[in-house]
Amino acid sequence: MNVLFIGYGRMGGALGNAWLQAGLVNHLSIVDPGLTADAEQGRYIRLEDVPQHRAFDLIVLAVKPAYATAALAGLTDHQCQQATVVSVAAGVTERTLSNAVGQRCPVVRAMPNTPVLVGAGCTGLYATEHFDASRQAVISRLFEAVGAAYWVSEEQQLDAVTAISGSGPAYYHLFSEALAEAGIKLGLDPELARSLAAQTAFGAATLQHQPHANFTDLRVAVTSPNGTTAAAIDVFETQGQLRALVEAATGAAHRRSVELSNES
Ligand SMILES: NC(=O)C1=CN([C@@H]2O[C@H](COP(=O)(O)OP(=O)(O)OC[C@H]3O[C@@H](n4cnc5c(N)ncnc54)[C@H](OP(=O)(O)O)[C@@H]3O)[C@@H](O)[C@H]2O)C=CC1
Ligand SMILES: O=C(O)[C@@H]1CCC=N1
Repeated sequence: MNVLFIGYGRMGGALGNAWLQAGLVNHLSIVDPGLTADAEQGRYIRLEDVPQHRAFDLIVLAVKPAYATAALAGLTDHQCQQATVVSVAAGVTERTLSNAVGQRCPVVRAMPNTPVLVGAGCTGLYATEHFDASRQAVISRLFEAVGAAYWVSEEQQLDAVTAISGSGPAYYHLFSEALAEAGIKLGLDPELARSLAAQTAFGAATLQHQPHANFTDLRVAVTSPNGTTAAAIDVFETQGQLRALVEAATGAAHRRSVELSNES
């Protein structure tokens, strides 16, 4: 597969490197002003520098949402004639993207997350109902190579996917930061506190990932009556505080995703 990346930062780079390593991509071209240009290696500073007659099977848009439409503007007919455009830009709608490519090729929106870096990503995918089934299978295969992939039938659902799994790794990292800091305050060496937080997150996530795992059962299994966990959970759950906080935080992420869609 002949692939062009427009934007090769954290997300673009993670996907491109993983697909290359998995042998899913034969030839990778990259446009990113932050890279050193080397046409031999398929690296370009500007889209205008990419050979105009090269046809791509896949064009991945991975720039910040504010730059998304402008970044697609210079694509030539040859470059997009057989391509599927996959955009990971949060909140930039399928219609905006299709207009930006002049309706010359189908557009898929993807909302991956940073664990794609370690093959444990989670990606929400959306395309219009007219999207070709064989192309859909190719896109599924690409994102399944870096974790789990789920298609949603309504574009608006991507705002919720963004609020839960797109931004979600940051929530877990924030909790680990807080847990490690609490460990230090309880007298642990900082490195040990960090290791305990990370290994506990890994172990809990592995348990949650088992087939048919039930989050409540897993929590109850740790919680002895009148024991230490119950003492902590009582604090987290006082007047539903934790759930209210999570609902408010994910609501804010969701609202921001909708705002970005309205701005795009
Ligand atoms: N990080 C995440 O967890 C996730 C990010 N996303 C989405 O991925 C997109 C990229 O985010 P992320 O990778 O974190 O951001 P980065 O800033 O790491 O990467 C964006 C890259 O695009 C480059 N760039 C800017 N303008 C252009 C252009 N016109 N043509 C080509 N390249 C350009 C930037 O270069 P320079 O820095 O020099 O401007 C940068 O290297 C965003 O739209 C975001 O919503 C989606 C899911 C998760
Ligand atoms: O924070 C953001 O806007 C992007 C989208 C999801 C994760 N990072």
